[in-house]
Amino acid sequence: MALIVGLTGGIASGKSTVANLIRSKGYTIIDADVEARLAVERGEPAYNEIVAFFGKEILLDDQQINRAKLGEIIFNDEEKRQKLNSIVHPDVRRRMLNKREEAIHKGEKLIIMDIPLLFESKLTGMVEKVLLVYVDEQTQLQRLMERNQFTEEEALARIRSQMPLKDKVPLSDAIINNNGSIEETEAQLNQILIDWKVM
Ligand SMILES: CC(C)(COP(=O)(O)OP(=O)(O)OC[C@H]1O[C@@H](n2cnc3c(N)ncnc32)[C@H](O)[C@@H]1O)[C@@H](O)C(=O)NCCC(=O)NCCS
Ligand SMILES: Nc1ncnc2c1ncn2[C@@H]1O[C@H](COP(=O)(O)OP(=O)(O)OP(=O)(O)O)[C@@H](O)[C@H]1O
Repeated sequence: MALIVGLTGGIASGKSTVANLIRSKGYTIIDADVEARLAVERGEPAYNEIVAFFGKEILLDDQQINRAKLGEIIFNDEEKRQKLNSIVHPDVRRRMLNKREEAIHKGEKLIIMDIPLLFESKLTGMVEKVLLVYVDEQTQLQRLMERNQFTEEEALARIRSQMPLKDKVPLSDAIINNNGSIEETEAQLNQILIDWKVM
């Protein structure tokens, strides 16, 4: 029997960092950001809906979606963000469920579903346990600004479009505090996997 874990957190809290640690131990990761990217490729139904709603201005010369431009729009306009969510999320949900089925059929022992908006999009029914990657607000802001070369304002717009990380703490089964070093994060991860009897 597979244990299906939802890995979540906030933007730049360290989900990918933890996912990479888990991957290096040989476990399967299903990544909602990857599926969301595939869902909006040229020729996909969501692509056409996005262009119809947001206009050709959000396309690059090669007709792919200009993600930086679309991000700039939706993280500064709640209504437009909800609209984009309503176009993309049903497809992402379907893709995630398909990937989960594939992994279950392969007989995997541990299946990690990396879903940034697990709570916001009410997807907790897809998983058995929730593992939260937590950082304090200041660390989140600093790491996001550094990683994406965002101004403070750009970073805050993205952070504020999500449920505050501290509100996700009481809803989670296990929490990794990622304010410290990667080594400290890996030690916490190992202990959780031991507690859950998958390592
Ligand atoms: C707006 C888009 C084009 C920006 O693309 P970009 O390459 O800059 O960012 P990327 O997709 O890697 O997302 C980075 C992070 O932003 C956060 N984020 C993305 N979309 C949203 C959203 N709709 N609401 C809140 N936070 C979001 C997540 O924490 C995510 O991990 C893209 O994020 C998108 O299509 N979003 C809608 C789909 C979605 O909700 N994806 C998130 C997981 S399903
Ligand atoms: N413990 C740590 N110490 C120092 N830097 C870290 C640590 N954990 C993560 N980082 C850095 O912080 C940034 C955010 O981490 P990461 O990309 O793993 O977050 P994420 O939650 O997957 O983000 P997103 O959902 O926005 O893609 C990255 O630049 C990463 O290298």
